[in-house]
Amino acid sequence: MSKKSFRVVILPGDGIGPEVVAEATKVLEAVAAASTDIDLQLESHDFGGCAIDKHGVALPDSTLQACKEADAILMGSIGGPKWGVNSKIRPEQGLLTLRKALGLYANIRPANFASDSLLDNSPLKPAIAQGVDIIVVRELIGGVYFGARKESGVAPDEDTAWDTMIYSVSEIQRITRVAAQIALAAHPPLPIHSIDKANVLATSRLWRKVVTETLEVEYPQLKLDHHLVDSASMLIVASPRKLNGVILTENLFGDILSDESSVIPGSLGLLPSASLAGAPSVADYKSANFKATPGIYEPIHGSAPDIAGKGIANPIGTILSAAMLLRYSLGLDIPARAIENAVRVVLDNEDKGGHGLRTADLGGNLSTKVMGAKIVEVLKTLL
Ligand SMILES: NC(=O)c1ccc[n+]([C@@H]2O[C@H](COP(=O)([O-])OP(=O)(O)OC[C@H]3O[C@@H](n4cnc5c(N)ncnc54)[C@H](O)[C@@H]3O)[C@@H](O)[C@H]2O)c1
Ligand SMILES: CC(C)[C@H](C(=O)O)[C@@H](O)C(=O)O
Ligand SMILES: [Mg+2]
Repeated sequence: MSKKSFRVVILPGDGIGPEVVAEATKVLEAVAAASTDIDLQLESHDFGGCAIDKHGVALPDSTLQACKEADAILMGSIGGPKWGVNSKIRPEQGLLTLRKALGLYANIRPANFASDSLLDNSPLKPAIAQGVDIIVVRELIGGVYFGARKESGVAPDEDTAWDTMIYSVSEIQRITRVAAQIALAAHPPLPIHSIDKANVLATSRLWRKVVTETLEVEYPQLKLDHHLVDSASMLIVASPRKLNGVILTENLFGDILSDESSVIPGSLGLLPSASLAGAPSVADYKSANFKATPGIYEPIHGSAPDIAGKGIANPIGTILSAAMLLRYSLGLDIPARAIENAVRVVLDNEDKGGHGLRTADLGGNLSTKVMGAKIVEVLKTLL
C-alpha cells in the first residue's frame, strides 16, 4: 500500500519560536518514522521578524503560497523588541494577514491540566485550581483586530487615534457553531459560557443576541450563560471551575482571557492552540476521525524575548500543538493521543520523587532540548 503523504509547513519565527518548534518537529518525525502508512513532508519558511530582516516583509508571498497549499501549518512564535510597537513593519501584522488569508476564524485554546502533577505549579491554590477544565473558543478574524483604524500623528486630528470593532451576524453564528460542536462532543455536553461587554458595547449586544438565538434554535440541549468580561476575568482566578466548559468569546477578549486562563495549569509554555477554517463536527469527535481541515497550530505564548537563546523554553505547548495538528488537519487521532500521553508520562513519572520532569518555567532545570528528547523517547514506546 502506498503511503499517504501530507505537506506540513513549519514557521519557526522569532525568539524562542525556533527552539520550541525544533522539538515539536522531532515529535512529528518520530510519528512519521513509526508509521507504515503516512509520510510527512516538513518544509520550513520565513515568517515574522526574521522575514522582515531577510525580505522586508513579515509574510513573504512564497510563505503565504506555501501555507495555502499545505495540509497544515506548525508555527512557533513571532515578534520581539527589534520590531517593536513603534516599527513601521511589525511581525504581528503578518500573523493577522495570514490568519485572515486562510480564513481561520476559529481559535481553539484548551486550558486544562496536561497532568494533575502540575497542580503544585499553579499560581492558584490547589483547592481552587484542581479540576479546572476550560476550552477557550476565540473568534479570530473579526472585531477590533480587523476594523478600520487611525494612528495618531495622522491628519486631520493628529492627536487622536481610533480603532473600530465590527461584528456581523454570520461571523458570530459560525463561531457559536464551533463552540457548540465542541460542547456536544463531550459526555455530558459541556456548558457554554459566552463572554462579552454587552453593558457597554454595541458589538457585544449583537454578540449576546446571536449566540442566544443560534443556540436556542440549533442546539437547544446545550446550557448557555452570559458573563461580562470584567467579572469573568475575576472568576478565572477566584473560582475558575465555575467557567468549566467552553468559553465562547470575541477576538480581543479571547486573546486576553486565554493567556489569563493558561497560567492556571502552571505555565503559559504548556498550552497549545489550533486556528481553523471550519468546525470539526460532533461526528468527527465521536469517531475520532477528523475530516482534514487546514489550520495553524501554535503554542499560545509569544517569542519570550527574556529567555530567547538560553535553551530553557518549555516546548510542551508546541508539542501539544503538533498533536492537535495531527488530529484536526491530518485526521490522525491515534498518534495525537500518543503524544499527549507521552507528555503526561514525562510530567508525572520520570523521576523518583513522583513529580516528573520540569523546565525552568515550572521550577525545574531541564533544557528545551532534553525535555523534547524525553518526550520523543517515551513517545516511541507508545506508537
Ligand atoms: N502567536 C504569536 O506568535 C505570539 C503570541 C503572543 C505574543 N507574541 C509576541 O511575542 C513578543 C513577546 O510578547 P510577551 O513577552 O508579551 O509574551 P510572551 O508570551 O512571549 O512571554 C510572556 C512570559 O511568558 C514566558 N514564556 C512564554 N513562553 C514560554 C515558554 N514556552 N517557556 C517558558 N516561558 C515562557 C516568557 O519568558 C515571559 O516571561 C511580542 O512581540 C508579542 O507580540 C507572539
Ligand atoms: C501576536 C498577536 C497578534 C497574537 C494575537 O493577539 O492574536 C497573539 O497574542 C496570540 O494570542 O496569538
Ligand atoms: Mg495572545
